This record gives sequence, C-alpha cells and structure tokens, in this order.
Amino acid sequence: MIELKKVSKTFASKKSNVKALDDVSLHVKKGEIYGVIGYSGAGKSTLIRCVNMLEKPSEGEIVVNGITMTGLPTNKLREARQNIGIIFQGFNLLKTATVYENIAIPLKLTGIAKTEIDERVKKYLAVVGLEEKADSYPGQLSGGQKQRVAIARALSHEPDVLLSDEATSALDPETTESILSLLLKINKEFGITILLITHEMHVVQKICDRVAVMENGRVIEEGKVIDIFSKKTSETTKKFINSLFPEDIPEEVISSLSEQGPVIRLSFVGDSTGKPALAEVAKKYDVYTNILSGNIVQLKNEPYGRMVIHLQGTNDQTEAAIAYLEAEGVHIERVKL
Ligand SMILES: Nc1ncnc2c1ncn2[C@@H]1O[C@H](COP(=O)(O)OP(=O)(O)OP(=O)(O)O)[C@@H](O)[C@H]1O
Repeated sequence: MIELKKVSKTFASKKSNVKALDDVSLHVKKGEIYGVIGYSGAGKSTLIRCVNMLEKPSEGEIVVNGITMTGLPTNKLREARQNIGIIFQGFNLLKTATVYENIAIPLKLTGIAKTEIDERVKKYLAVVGLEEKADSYPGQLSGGQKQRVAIARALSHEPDVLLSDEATSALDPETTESILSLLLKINKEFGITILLITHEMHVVQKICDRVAVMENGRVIEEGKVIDIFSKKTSETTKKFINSLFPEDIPEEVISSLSEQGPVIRLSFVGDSTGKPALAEVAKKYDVYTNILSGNIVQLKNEPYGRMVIHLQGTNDQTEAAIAYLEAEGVHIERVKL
C-alpha cells in the first residue's frame, strides 16, 4: 500500500547539508497499522512528509496505493493526495470556523456536492463521537476533541491511507488512550491503512502491527512489534522498550541480593505469560523466588511481560530453575551491576 524505495532526503544550506533520510526502504501493507519510532531528529517527520510529497525526496521512489508519487505533476499530485489523510500533533484546525465548517470547507474545495458534504460531515462526526459539537469552535474544545475533529476531517475524504504525525504527543495519557482506540476502530471498520510516527513506545505497543526504529535518518530495525519486543535488538530499540518497564531497583539491593543467588530479568510473550512458571519452579526446584519488579503490557494482539526476580537456593537449584524457565519459553537475562 505504501512503499518507500531507497529514499534519501538532504536539506542543503549555505553552511552545511543535513541528510534527514538516508536510503530508507519500507513497505506498509494494506490494512495494517505501521509505526515509525525514533528520538528527536531521527528523520520521522521528514519521512512522513515525503509520503504525501509535502517534502520532495532527493533520491528514491515513493508509491502509495499503486501510484508513484515521486515525479507526479501538480494536478495529479493533488488528486493522489485526496486518498491520503493526515493528522498532526497540533491538529491544524481553522480557529475561526466551526467544527462543521472545518470538515465541510476542504470537501467543498474538492468539488463535492452540498448534500454529499452534509452527509459526510454528519457521518464522520458520529464516527468520532462529536455530533453535538458541530456548531462549536475549536477554541471551545479540549485537545482530544480537536484531534477527533481533525480525524473526522481526514476521514471525510474517504482515504485509503491515514498518516499520523505525532497525533497523540500533545495529549494527556487518558486522552491518548481514547485517540489510540479511535485509530484502532477506524483501521478495523474502514480498512484504512495507517502509517504513524511517534517517539512514544506506548503508541507502538498499543496499536501497531509492525514498526520501524529510526536513528540518524536510517531504519535500524524493522519488523512485527512482537518480534521487536522479543528478540535481541539494538541499544536504541532496547531503550524504547525499557521505557515501558521502569525497574527502579536500587543498585545496593541488587548487589546484596546477588550474594545469595542470581537476580534475573524474565521476559515472556503470549502463552507463556499465562503459565504459573514461577510457582512451578519454586515447587519443583525448591528455590525461593522474590519478585523485585514486574509488569505485563498488552501488545496489539498478545501480552508481553517482564519481571525482575531474585532466586535463592543452592547454585545447582537456581541454575536448574533458570534452565526450566528457558525451556518454558521465558527469555532470561542475568541482571549485573
Ligand atoms: N526544512 C529543513 N531544513 C533543514 N534541515 C531540516 C529541515 N527539516 C528537518 N531538518 C533536519 O533533518 C533532521 C531530521 O529532522 P526530522 O524533523 O525529520 O526528525 P524527527 O525525527 O521528526 O524529529 P522531531 O521528533 O524532533 O520532529 C534533523 O537534523 C533536522 O534538523
């Protein structure tokens, strides 16, 4: 549905050149929610702006829904953009227009008939749950409501693709949840392919099927979210994943416990989260398990958990317990200072 083939973008100035995108290739499949995550300056905004040609790539090709965007003449580009909705962190609503007008005006500009405009505005305001705010002005809405209007505006063009440029970054955690749920709903109900950029791993964890991690204009990791969580990854990816599992265990505690047996970090995916593996090892190998920290997060399709525990027992007992847990599909890492 969206293909970036060897895309590079260099911003040239008198002083220096900045390579914001460096040979990026991505393939977002029809109907999926694809996340691009990276720290500030990684190149995410440039990437998403290249997809609808708000920014022109210096090299490479971009294909959206079978149409090669790179090199399209202006009139054809305008047409192709009708099929690509976009929402922004700052909502980009017209302050002096009502909610109704914010959705209706862009539709009018594309030449849609008045009755059809009215139908679409009402339909998509209902989809985002804001029918009763049609006559309000953006200044009278909360941040979450403003983003809902922006989503309704994007949907009203009935696009196949929705681009989301840090859409939840300006919102509080609760409102973020509700907007993420709304994105899931429109992906499911309308089959819209969503490409989003974010610096929050939580967004990827909650709604993405696949993810690309960016650093210095390059994609350094790419794949199914579950695989990125469960395989050994780069330091940057680890940092993003760790942000979901704050451990805060004092070094002195780890140091003193380590004298009486190993401190280990367990991570588990899907089925193995349901198994009372810890209770089993305690009973089977006569070891004492002390949980120092733990959390399970729900990825889009399956749970993923992480725990730090201290195992107390003889060396043979604790090593046998670790081997058993590994055989049960639990990934083990020894926590060392
Ligand atoms: N119009 C521009 N002119 C010059 N340099 C630019 C321009 N836009 C972006 N850059 C540079 O390109 C690099 C990537 O920027 P980009 O905004 O794509 O990153 P980002 O990952 O979206 O960061 P942020 O999350 O802070 O927006 C940065 O070094 C930035 O300074």
